[in-house]
Amino acid sequence: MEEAAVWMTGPSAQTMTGGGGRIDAAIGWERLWRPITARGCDVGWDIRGIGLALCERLLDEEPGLQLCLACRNMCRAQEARAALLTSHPRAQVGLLQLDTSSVTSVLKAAQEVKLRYSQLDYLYLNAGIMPNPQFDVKAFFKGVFSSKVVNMLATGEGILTQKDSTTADGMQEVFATNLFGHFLLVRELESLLCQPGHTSQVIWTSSSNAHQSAFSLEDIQHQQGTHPYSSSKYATDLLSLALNTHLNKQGLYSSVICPGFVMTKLTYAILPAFPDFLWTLAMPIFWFIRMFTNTFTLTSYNGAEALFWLFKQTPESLDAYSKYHSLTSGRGANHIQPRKMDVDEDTAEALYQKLLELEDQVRKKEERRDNASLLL
Ligand SMILES: NC(=O)C1=CN([C@@H]2O[C@H](COP(=O)(O)OP(=O)(O)OC[C@H]3O[C@@H](n4cnc5c(N)ncnc54)[C@H](OP(=O)(O)O)[C@@H]3O)[C@@H](O)[C@H]2O)C=CC1
Ligand SMILES: CC(C)=CCC[C@@H](C)[C@H]1CC[C@H]2C3=C(CC[C@]12C)[C@@]1(C)CCC(=O)C[C@@H]1CC3
Repeated sequence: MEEAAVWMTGPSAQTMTGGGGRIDAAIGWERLWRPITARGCDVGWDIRGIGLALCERLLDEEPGLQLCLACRNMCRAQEARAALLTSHPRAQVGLLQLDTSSVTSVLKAAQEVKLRYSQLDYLYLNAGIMPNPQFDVKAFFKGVFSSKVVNMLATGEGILTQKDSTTADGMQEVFATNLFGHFLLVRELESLLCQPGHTSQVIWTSSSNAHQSAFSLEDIQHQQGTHPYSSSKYATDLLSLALNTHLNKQGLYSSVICPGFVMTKLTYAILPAFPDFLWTLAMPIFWFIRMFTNTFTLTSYNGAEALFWLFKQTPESLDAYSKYHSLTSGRGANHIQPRKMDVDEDTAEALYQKLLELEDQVRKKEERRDNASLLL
């Protein structure tokens, strides 16, 4: 058994098909897109997600680091691994199949991790979705000419809604993917994270879009509303606080970060009708906006700044009530800013208890399913 330094969900290379030669114009402009050199599963253009950018930064810092990438799509996972090994031949990069929206997959992946490793130092919980985003163009232009413009551009508040769906386990998909799957994983891996005389870090990719107004303890899965993403990210902030309350004494420290606004598969989907050349034309506008709000980090490299920074901190020095923001100045310099979160211990504890109840229910369901398949 090995000691894994870093374990990460959702770091695969993203591929965007189509686009033709026009995307070429963006190459070199902060390296938003890169052509896929070793053609693998998809043919198209590679846009790195924040997770993969973090892996590269971690390996730049410690080339011999032991990484394990947990991805739902093994084809993309292999592409990500190949890219990492090309730039860092000494790296040890393991792969694991994991779909955070599926209880069975999470339990199976956790079992596999427990077989492979005896201890985890870092667990990055980065997988996230924002399905069927609806961009309110009218509200956007109204916001641009109001005093709320900076807040709107920094958080996306008031201009985005999503249409959620249900998973095979009967849960809301955004809740299951962004929050519950990760929660179950932490619970399953507690024994590897909480080792005597050892500290570990659990690091969540949250968002500035985490709004208290989108979240309700009566509807933690956000079945009723139209802001499931925002609700799941606010729940992430609460859960991180609760994990600290319950597990700090056992050596587990949880933190949340916000990567800022980064151009990735997730954000491109917000304006799918936008042709590639318009995104390219929008870049100077984004750089201009960056002069007024340093939350426009734009590249995955910049967005990963806070995740990377946390890797170098002693866990005991971190503040459980702060979210660590990646920020990029108008001149392109990166820095970190801790900002107090809008969370309280009672709500965090109430959510934690509800998640434990749900965990109990899904485990019983899994047991019944396993028993039924044994009988067959
Ligand atoms: N981009 C931005 O501006 C911001 C992003 N964030 C957060 O950053 C994180 C990373 O997003 P980003 O890099 O932007 O977007 P990407 O879409 O590029 O990355 C998301 C990653 O999550 C993985 N993923 C999605 N669903 C699942 C699942 N069910 N099981 C396992 N993995 C899954 C994706 O895998 P696959 O390759 O299979 O699709 C992908 O690797 C997310 O949590 C997002 O909410 C927060 C604030 C702003
Ligand atoms: C000129 C032009 C095309 C403007 C449109 C800009 C918007 C698409 C972005 C402005 C702020 C962005 C933002 C997000 C998505 C895209 C914007 C609304 C997020 C909501 C994406 C997911 C997050 O977690 C937080 C981001 C905050 C900022």
